[in-house]
Amino acid sequence: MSLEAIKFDEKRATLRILNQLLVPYETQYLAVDAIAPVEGIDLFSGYTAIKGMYTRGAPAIMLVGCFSVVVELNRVLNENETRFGYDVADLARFKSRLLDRISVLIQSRPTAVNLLNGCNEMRQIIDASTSTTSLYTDLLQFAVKLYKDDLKSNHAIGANGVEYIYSELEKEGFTGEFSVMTICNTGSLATSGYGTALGIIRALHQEAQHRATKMAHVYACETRPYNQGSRLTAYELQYEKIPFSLITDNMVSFLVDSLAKNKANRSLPSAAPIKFIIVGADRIVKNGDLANKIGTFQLSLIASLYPSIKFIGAAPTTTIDFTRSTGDEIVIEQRPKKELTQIMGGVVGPDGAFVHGNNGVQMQKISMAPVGIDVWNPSFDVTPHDKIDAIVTEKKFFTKTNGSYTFE
Ligand SMILES: CSC[C@H]1O[C@H](OP(=O)(O)O)[C@H](O)[C@@H]1O
Repeated sequence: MSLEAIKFDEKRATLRILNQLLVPYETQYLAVDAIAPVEGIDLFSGYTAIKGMYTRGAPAIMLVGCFSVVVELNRVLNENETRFGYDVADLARFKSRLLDRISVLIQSRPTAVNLLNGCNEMRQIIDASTSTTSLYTDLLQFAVKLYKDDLKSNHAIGANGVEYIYSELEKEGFTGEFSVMTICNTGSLATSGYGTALGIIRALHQEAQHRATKMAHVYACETRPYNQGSRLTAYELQYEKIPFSLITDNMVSFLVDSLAKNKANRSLPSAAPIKFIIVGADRIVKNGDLANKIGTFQLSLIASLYPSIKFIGAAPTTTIDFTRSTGDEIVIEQRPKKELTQIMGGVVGPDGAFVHGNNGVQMQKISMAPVGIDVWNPSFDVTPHDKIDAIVTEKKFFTKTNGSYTFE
């Protein structure tokens, strides 16, 4: 069974999300009660879950956002919640309040486009609805389908990624064992399950059972400043028993070079050279420029220096933004300074094991920098399409024709 970040109960229309701020120290699920905060009411909303990084990963953000719409509507329409400011007696006013709430939700994480794409489809359903009952039922069905489709997409991305990778290996005449590298977390926790870039890695691991040419090792970048690589990807890879090593983001060139030159004196975890760098995406625009977690762009630059390494972006088509032409048009989210200067983790005892308190592993926040300093903290960067060898979606793997990507 793979890890579940999102638990939606279709019958009761309730949503619980894994608190990813506590992973891997603790497994805590939080109930989401509404779309966005409402003044004077103590509730945990989809907006807060997304903005506060309790839920992260572009597809997971979309799903939690869309489910939170259904949860709020269920509370208003079926449980007589009156404090959310809806006029249930007037359809036009009801719709207008709902659209306002969705507009707030969309602001929670600006770079990832999946939530916007999902909300735009919800807006169309709302526009077309002729009663609050049909509006609710249609949005519920839509959100459930979105979740199921995302899971199917991830498995298809895995299969299409494997197809691309083996076609490249065959073209090159490469045989034997190889390694791959990834950044951030793009697995079960960032999606409905299975994952995008990490889905391809999962599929490669399965493929390794019956192939002589196979993935032998994964290098996971820790992904500063928020460490989704060391906290989440390392957790998923360990859980799935996929051989891997964690590296810091600034070890990449030395590692790639050491493996390419087979430097036996560098205590390398595996002799298998890196053949593929596989990353997720938060937004891919029409020309193939790809926004992903900060640090992705430099991986593509390093890959471009080694003809034997292919750089792959993996994402469902819900991550494609057909309204923007180039990466220059992507808004890059700036995150709070404290995400770079402070870190929270589990307390470790003298024996190297986590110290447990009454509520699981004891957690502590520490500062790693002087207090009050200036910080630049863009959460994402943009990798230009010319540095990307393939973009894998659930439909197929796309490669460039005359230097350009065409998705439609
Ligand atoms: C399949 S997840 C896509 C994407 O989400 C991550 O961002 P964040 O952890 O800030 O939500 C990361 O950039 C992943 O590649």
